[in-house]
Amino acid sequence: MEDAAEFILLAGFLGSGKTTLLVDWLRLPEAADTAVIVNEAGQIDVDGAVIATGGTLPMALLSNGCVCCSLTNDLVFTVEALLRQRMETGKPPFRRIVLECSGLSRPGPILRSLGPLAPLGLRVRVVATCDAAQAAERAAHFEEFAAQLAAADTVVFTKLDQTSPEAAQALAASINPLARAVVEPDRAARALAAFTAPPGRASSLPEGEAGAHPRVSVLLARFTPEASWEDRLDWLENLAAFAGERLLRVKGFLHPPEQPGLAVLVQGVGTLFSPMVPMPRGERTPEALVVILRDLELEAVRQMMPEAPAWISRLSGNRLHCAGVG
Ligand SMILES: Nc1nc2c(ncn2[C@@H]2O[C@H](COP(=O)(O)OP(=O)(O)OP(=O)(O)O)[C@@H](O)[C@H]2O)c(=O)[nH]1
Repeated sequence: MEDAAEFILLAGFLGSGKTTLLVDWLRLPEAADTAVIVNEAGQIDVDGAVIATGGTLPMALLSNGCVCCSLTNDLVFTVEALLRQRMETGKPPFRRIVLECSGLSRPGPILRSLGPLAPLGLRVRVVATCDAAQAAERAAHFEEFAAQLAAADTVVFTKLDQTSPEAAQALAASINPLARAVVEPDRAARALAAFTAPPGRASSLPEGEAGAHPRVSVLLARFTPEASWEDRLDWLENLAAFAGERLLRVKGFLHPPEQPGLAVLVQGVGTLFSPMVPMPRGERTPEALVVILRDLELEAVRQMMPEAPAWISRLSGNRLHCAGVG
C-alpha cells in the first residue's frame, strides 16, 4: 500500500535532538500533510510547545506518561481521532503521522500497541536520533539507548557541530548494523534525509570490525541448503518464543527455496514481526538475518534448536569498548 500514510516513530534518547529534527523537518515544503503526536514522559509538554510555535499543525499530545510504559490505548485513540478530524475538514489525507516519543521510550512496546491500527495499512518506520557527543556515555548506562537504536530503520546523528561522528557511528553500527545512517551537518538536509527514506530500501551488511554493547549480542543467522521454508519460519518462531523480551530486533532477507527469484524482507522489532515483503532476489538481498539480543549469547541461541538447519554466528566483535567510558 504505497499510498497509505506513513507512521514514523521518532525515537532517541533524552535530549538527543528529536524535537529539533522534527521542527527542522516541519519547516520544509516536503513536510506538508504531516500530523504530529508528542509524548512527554514528564508532565510538561515542552516539545509540543516548541513544535507548535508559529504554526497550525495538526497535533496531539499524549501526556499519560511515557507511551511505552503506560501501554494504554491512548495512542490508538489519538491516531484514530487525528485521522477522523482530518477527514472532517475535507482536506487530503495525511501523508505521514510522526510520533515523537519520550526520550526513555522503547520502540518495541509502542509498535506492539499499534496493532489495532493494522487495518489502516500504515507504513511504519522508526527513526532514531543519536547524539554523537553522548553516544558512548548513553550506551554504557542506559538500555533504552540500545533498544532505540536496535529498533531503528534510520539513525540520525546529531550535534555534529560539537563532535565528529565516527565513534558514535561505529557504536550505532555495532548495535544495529543494518540501519541507514544519516550523517549530515546541514540541519535542513539532515531533516529531509531523516524523514524521507526510500521505500523498501535494503541495507547492505556492514564490513569490518564492530564492537558489541555489553549486554547486546548481534548475531547473523543463515540457513543450510537443505533447509525448507517451514524450517526457516519455525526457527524464527522459536527464537521469538525463546528470547521473549530479550529479542530486540530481527532484520534481513529470507529466500524461499521454492521460488528462486524471490527474496522476502523480514522485519521484527521485539517479538513483533511485520508482514514479510517480497523483493527481487539479488546482490542486495542476500539470505541472512541480523538478530539483535539483550542478555543472550550466541551459544544459547545455538542450543535453542541444536538440530535446526541454520548457521548462527556473531556478527560483531565480543564486547563494546565504550570510548571514553571506563
Ligand atoms: N549544538 C547542537 N545542539 C542541538 C542539536 N540538536 C539539538 N540540539 C540541542 O539539544 C537540546 C535538546 O534538543 P531537543 O531537540 O529538545 O532534544 P529531544 O531529543 O527532543 O529531547 P527530549 O524531548 O528531552 O528527549 C536542545 O537544546 C537543542 O537545541 C545539534 O545538532 N547541535
